[in-house]
Amino acid sequence: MAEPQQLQSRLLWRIFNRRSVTVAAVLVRLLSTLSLLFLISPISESNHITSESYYNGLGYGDSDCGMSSSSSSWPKLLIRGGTVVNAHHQEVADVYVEDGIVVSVKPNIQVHDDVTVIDATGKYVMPGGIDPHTHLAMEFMGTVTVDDFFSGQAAALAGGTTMHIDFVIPVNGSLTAGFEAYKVKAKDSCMDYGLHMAITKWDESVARDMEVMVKERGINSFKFFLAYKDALMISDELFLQGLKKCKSLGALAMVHAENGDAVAEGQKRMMELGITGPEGHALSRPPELEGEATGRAIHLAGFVNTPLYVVHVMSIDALDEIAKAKRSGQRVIGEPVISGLVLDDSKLWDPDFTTASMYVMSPPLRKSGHNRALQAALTTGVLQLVGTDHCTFNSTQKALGIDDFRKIPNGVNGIEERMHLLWDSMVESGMISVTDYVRITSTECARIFNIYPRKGAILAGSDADIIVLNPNSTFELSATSHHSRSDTNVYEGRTGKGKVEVTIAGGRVVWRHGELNVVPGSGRYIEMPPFGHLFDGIDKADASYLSSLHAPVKRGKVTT
Ligand SMILES: NC(=O)NCCC(=O)O
Ligand SMILES: [Zn+2]
Repeated sequence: MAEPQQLQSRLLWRIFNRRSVTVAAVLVRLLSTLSLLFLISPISESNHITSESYYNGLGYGDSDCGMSSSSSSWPKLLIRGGTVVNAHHQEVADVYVEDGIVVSVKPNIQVHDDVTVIDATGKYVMPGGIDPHTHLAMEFMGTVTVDDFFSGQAAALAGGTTMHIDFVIPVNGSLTAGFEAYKVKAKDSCMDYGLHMAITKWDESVARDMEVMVKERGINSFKFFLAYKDALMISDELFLQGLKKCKSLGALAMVHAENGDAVAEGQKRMMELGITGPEGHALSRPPELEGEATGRAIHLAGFVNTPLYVVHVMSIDALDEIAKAKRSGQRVIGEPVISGLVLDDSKLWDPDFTTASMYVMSPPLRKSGHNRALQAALTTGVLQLVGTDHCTFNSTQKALGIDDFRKIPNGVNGIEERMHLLWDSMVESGMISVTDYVRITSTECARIFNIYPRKGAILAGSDADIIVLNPNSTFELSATSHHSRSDTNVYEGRTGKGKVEVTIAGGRVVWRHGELNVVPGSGRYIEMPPFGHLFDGIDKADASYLSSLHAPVKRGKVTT
């Protein structure tokens, strides 16, 4: 039978999922306060939901950069008899976890009765997924995404993802104000998260703040938008300044690569043709515009000699630019997202606006064929990891663009579905191995953002972020059963093989038997240090560039 506090958290989940976060949060905080005051909150070995963790999450305990950081009693866990998979190796073994950390990975670990045992015989035990690209509680296109740091993360945990990296959007161009705002947004986190930061304007204060973010706030990546004209877009001139600054700080430059000027022209053209519906979105920003901007961004990063991370690669056009750069030895990472891998643009032509508008995202979903090419690029290593760009709006928000596709808030769901869809479409189909799956869903992200092997591995000393996947079980995706607050799901009705049966996040069992057991405030902010492995050797390449110049040429005085 469930402990009283486990019941409290299930109740919590249900309340939160009914889209009344504020009221519920106040209620639960009140409950926690009362139970502390009257000391009626027994803390048993197996009971991980404590008022203490609750309070730490609210900023009363240890904290990194003022972000939430909880520490309380963890259960001791043994995951027995599964196939433990890391990116480099797989073996049948037990995994023993204490205090939220993996203590030991080896066969036949013997434990005492106080340890919770999870039988994983015949199943895969893998590092929890890390989603490198999400937008929770984001203000965008005149509205706010429906999933916040609590509901989005709860959905992620139910789907086997145990960490995500979200994008701080500056407030009026101010990075500090943006960071502070995200501190508040993230206070109810129920799983670990990191932050990238968008750069939406350029001046001396932005350059100074980038330094503060990297040196004091745990941010090691900055995103530049070459699209969203008159909103987030920056010019090539500013992009170059940003690339230089990133390089000097050891921070990874990220780019949203679409030609924003040409997109604006394409949108005008569609409106003039009377194409005002969701299909106009895809028609106004064809793959060529993504290819052009991807190539341009790569060339500018090459000119500065700094690594580049291209977010949401959606087309063969962009893929070809990345492949070409890689062939020439340039350090470019391409991130496809799950929607681009398994969907195509056909639904944008659906006669029902609600259905069609669900699929509006940028860069847009492409014609069938692009998705297969992106999957193949993951198989061959041209693309290295998979994100979601989870950015959810419900159907009433999408209806803001009922008469004009330019006003449909851009974004689709995926944080809960990524792990299942990738397993089914790529492992189950034989395109990649199980170790590759771990690499592209978790390890590669941890390595790129410099948090490996704390994250992205099941090794002694790693955080106990672990999933148990049953390859013989099946899943079905639907808005009626998902944990996102969105009233729609772009994967509605999809079924497949391979089911995440258990999710352990930070050493706590948060998803088992189809039930979520999550606590607002238990998620930690994970600082990501600069100068990750992508920066190794950059100084040497700079030195050889300088010596290749054979300049300045020393010339004698010109005599007249
Ligand atoms: N991708 C999308 O459509 N929405 C989120 C914002 C972005 O990443 O461009
Ligand atoms: Zn995005």
